[in-house]
Amino acid sequence: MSARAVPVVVVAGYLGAGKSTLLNHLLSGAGAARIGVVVNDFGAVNIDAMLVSSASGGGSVRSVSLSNGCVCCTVDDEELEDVLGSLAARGLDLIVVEASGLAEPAAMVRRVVLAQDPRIDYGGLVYVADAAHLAGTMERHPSLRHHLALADLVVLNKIDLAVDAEAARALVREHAPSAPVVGTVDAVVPVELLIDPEVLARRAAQRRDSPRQLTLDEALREHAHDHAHDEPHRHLHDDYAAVTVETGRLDARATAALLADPPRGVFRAKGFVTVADGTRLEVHAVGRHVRTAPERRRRDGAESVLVFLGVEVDDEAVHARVQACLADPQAPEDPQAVLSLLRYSAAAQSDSAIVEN
Ligand SMILES: Nc1nc2c(ncn2[C@@H]2O[C@H](COP(=O)(O)OP(=O)(O)OP(=O)(O)O)[C@@H](O)[C@H]2O)c(=O)[nH]1
Repeated sequence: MSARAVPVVVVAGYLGAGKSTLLNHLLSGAGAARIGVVVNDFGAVNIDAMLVSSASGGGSVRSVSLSNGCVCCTVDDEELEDVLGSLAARGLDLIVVEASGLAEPAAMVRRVVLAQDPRIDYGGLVYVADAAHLAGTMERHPSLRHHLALADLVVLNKIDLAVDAEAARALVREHAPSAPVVGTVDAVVPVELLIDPEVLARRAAQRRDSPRQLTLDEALREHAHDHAHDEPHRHLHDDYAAVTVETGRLDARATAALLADPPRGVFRAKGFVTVADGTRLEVHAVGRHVRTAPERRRRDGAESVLVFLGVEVDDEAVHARVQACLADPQAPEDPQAVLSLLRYSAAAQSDSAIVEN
């Protein structure tokens, strides 16, 4: 796993669905976490970049705007990788690439997945859909069904405007049957889905330990937060779930299959796994994209620990799926089994990228 690598999340969605609104929410809702954004827009005036900058207050955010056209067709792989790498080098916790409303998400995702820079890692395709207009937009643009099918997480936004939000959700499910779907107003998704809760807590502690004058933006945010206590808190997410399973040695093939086809509602999975032959690995999955690496530091405690993060995740179903992966101590040793997880390592992935090129 490239645990130290910065996750790069691609945000896509049709024009006006709420991509910039999502970015603004992440920037304002992630506390002291450090987020880098890459935005692009057609045309000379980079409106998206301006929107994002005004929301961030500039504090912990690095933003790069690529205004020379659509990032999926005019910026070459190396240029994008350079931008992402240089952002990652600044100690960020998350990089968000906002594809313009007309961009082809498959091309963007491919570039991030195949990027060789060890400082970055694919963090998933978040597809923002407008619940009020999805059916009509899909009728006019049938190719959108392919975009939805690629999504690792669907943000079904503008629920407040939808006449029939359930029909919109059913339409999403039809085209993205395995992706978790979170219904939102103003794209308020749980930030913990995209940034590890430990990272959020660590950044908050760092901020507390270094008292300094608040920027105006931060002061306003704290003020708004104080006032929000009597009201339903818009940052509380009943849907968000983190399920931790501690268990014994796992069967490598079954674990690989579990990670590549995670339980319903799961957006990310991560943890440490000891497989039947004793190999200890770190594992990480976003949607159906799996990464593994040798365990960097020997741990105490359970032989395998997996954490699943998502929306509307069924705790019992997750436990059952993991328990079904337990290695059978009586089974004859299969030296090939571990390869089913090792093929997701960075080295194996770069080999396959070379073959593909
Ligand atoms: N009522 C309502 N309006 C929303 C919601 N989310 C976003 N909007 C508004 O919808 C408009 C479009 O939102 P953006 O975030 O700019 O959409 P976008 O996907 O970035 O748009 P493009 O950059 O044109 O592709 C803005 O005026 C937002 O304020 C929502 O949940 N409900």
